[in-house]
Amino acid sequence: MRLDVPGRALLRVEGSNGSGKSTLLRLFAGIDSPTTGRITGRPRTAYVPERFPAALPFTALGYLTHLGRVHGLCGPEAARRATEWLARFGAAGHAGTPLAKLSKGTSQKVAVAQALLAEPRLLVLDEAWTGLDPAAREVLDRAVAERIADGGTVVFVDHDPRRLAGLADAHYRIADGRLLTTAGGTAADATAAAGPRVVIEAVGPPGSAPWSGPAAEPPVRTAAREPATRPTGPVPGAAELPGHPEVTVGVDGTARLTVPAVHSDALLRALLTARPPWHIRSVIHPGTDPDPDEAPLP
Ligand SMILES: Nc1ncnc2c1ncn2[C@@H]1O[C@H](COP(=O)(O)OP(=O)(O)OP(=O)(O)O)[C@@H](O)[C@H]1O
Repeated sequence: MRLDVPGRALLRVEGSNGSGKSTLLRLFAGIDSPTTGRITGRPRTAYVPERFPAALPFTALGYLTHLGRVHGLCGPEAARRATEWLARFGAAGHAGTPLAKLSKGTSQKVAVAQALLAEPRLLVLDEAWTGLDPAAREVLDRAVAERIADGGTVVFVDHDPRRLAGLADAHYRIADGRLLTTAGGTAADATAAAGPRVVIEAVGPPGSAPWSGPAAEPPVRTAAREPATRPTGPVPGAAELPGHPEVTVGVDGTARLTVPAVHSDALLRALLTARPPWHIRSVIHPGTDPDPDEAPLP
């Protein structure tokens, strides 16, 4: 099995107690190494473990500043960000408190802050919301959105199905030692769905469509006052094309086929080798924003 982690994405990992979620996240975070298989191309990563080692001999601010330095920040910048994150989480008053004396929730705020102050490309959150008060949970929700808007990837586990509900680009479930998508597909399918998408604009001979054979309906004609292009929803049979493209057909008959980028070559081949072949007008790779700091985790 191969699992790619795309940039600018939110990935959710689910599973029952003891199924192996934390184990998978520890592999993502580089805390553990796989006994078989391999992980390559690790981006700058920060991790909030399920259990925070609260007995370390630091104050909250001292610990965060230390971790900032470990993440490569200079001392003053590490201290600045540490102070800022304590304030964002409403814990500025505990800056000088030893870790061992913090309440469970404040200790969790420190655990989350140490990961966020590094502004990682890959943020791994293992039940990071647990123990936080509602205001701090909202701060963490916003921080997750900021990481993704900045081009990063966030992988998280949480037993509350309402956590970031509807926002994940891909859902994985671990069951019986296997990693599945919650929709029942493979991890590779979900990876493709979460990654960048390509739009292919193509025109076929009148009355033909490669996904439904030569007897296909001609494109729908619309009145002049209607929009130039209107979505038709999935075209019957289009799901049989490589990458299961979403299809819209314009009034001029141009089809716009949107697929995960990993399937675009196969889809182009299918269009070009259809009988008769389709004319490709354009291939659009929207929003590709390569980051030299970032690489996929196969
Ligand atoms: N693929 C694996 N190979 C070897 N050991 C595993 C694997 N997956 C899980 N384990 C072992 O199973 C135990 C439970 O795993 P883990 O803590 O990852 O579960 P979890 O899904 O995070 O559970 P919980 O929801 O209770 O936090 C651990 O001792 C772990 O070492």
